[in-house]
Amino acid sequence: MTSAQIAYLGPAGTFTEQAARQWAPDDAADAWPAPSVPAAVEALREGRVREAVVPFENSVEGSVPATLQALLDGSTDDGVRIIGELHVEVQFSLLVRPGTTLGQVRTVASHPHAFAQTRDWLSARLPQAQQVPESSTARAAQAVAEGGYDAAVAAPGAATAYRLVPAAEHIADREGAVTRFVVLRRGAALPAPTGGDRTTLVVLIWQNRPGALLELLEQFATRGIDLSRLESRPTGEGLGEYCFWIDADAHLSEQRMREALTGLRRTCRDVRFLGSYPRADGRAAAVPPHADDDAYAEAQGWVDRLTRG
Ligand SMILES: O=C(O)C(=O)C[C@]1(C(=O)O)C=C[C@@H](O)C=C1
Repeated sequence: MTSAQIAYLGPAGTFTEQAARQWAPDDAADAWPAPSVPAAVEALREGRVREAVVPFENSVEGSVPATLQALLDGSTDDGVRIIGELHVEVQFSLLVRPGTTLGQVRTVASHPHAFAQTRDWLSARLPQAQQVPESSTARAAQAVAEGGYDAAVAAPGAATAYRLVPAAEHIADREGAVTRFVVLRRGAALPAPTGGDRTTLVVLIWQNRPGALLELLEQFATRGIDLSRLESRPTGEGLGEYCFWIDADAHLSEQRMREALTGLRRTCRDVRFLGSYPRADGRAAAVPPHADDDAYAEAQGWVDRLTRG
């Protein structure tokens, strides 16, 4: 693989490819189907691709651990930032080689997130089938085409890519599930604020101190910043050691966000800034009057005048 524009979790036919096409329709022909999320992020770090599109979280199954881990695995500031996000509605089919019937399926392959979203259907319709995790839904479909498994839980579109046919369609346990993908760049300029932005952070607090999490949250609450996601994840350093993944509905260029970050930096063990970028749904942030840039400027001016006497 040399100097593709954009890396995505491959092979062709993944939901991530759909997200990459949505993000950069003109670069689709020059996209690199990475074998894993860490491989896509690594290619970006090494400058072999300009951008990487990776799955971040799903409305049913939650965050994608491989992505969170890959983002944390870099050095403290490797310059990799989220510059955008996309939502893709996910639908699943059970894909088989032509001629295979549902009754003949003994092995089913898929991505663990796809299994989690079709659990009820699989246990009702294929209770005896062995479920085998693969690196992506499309990799599972490819392996079925190669004769490795009898069926794959995959995107309907993967059937064409691998000459498979659906033995069943619309097999998700919940209709309307959505996966959120993020677009990563290295050394990118901060995307301009739009009024409907997100900032993604990973924060390590000083453990074993009462109120430490409350203090972290206060940094946002007192500055009128809404949090749309807060998730604790193990740091790997030992049981009970967690970091917090935070999506805050504000942009780094806003004073309220800058002050919240300043507060986190002063009071927490470590803060990783992963980017400020426009929300996929375009929803504008509700900024309380006491927290907008004018309010900060007015208050700062008052303090300055007091200082001057
Ligand atoms: O395997 C794929 O097709 C992917 O793009 C990965 C992924 C995920 O990581 O959640 C994306 C969307 C679906 O939720 C299932 C799998």
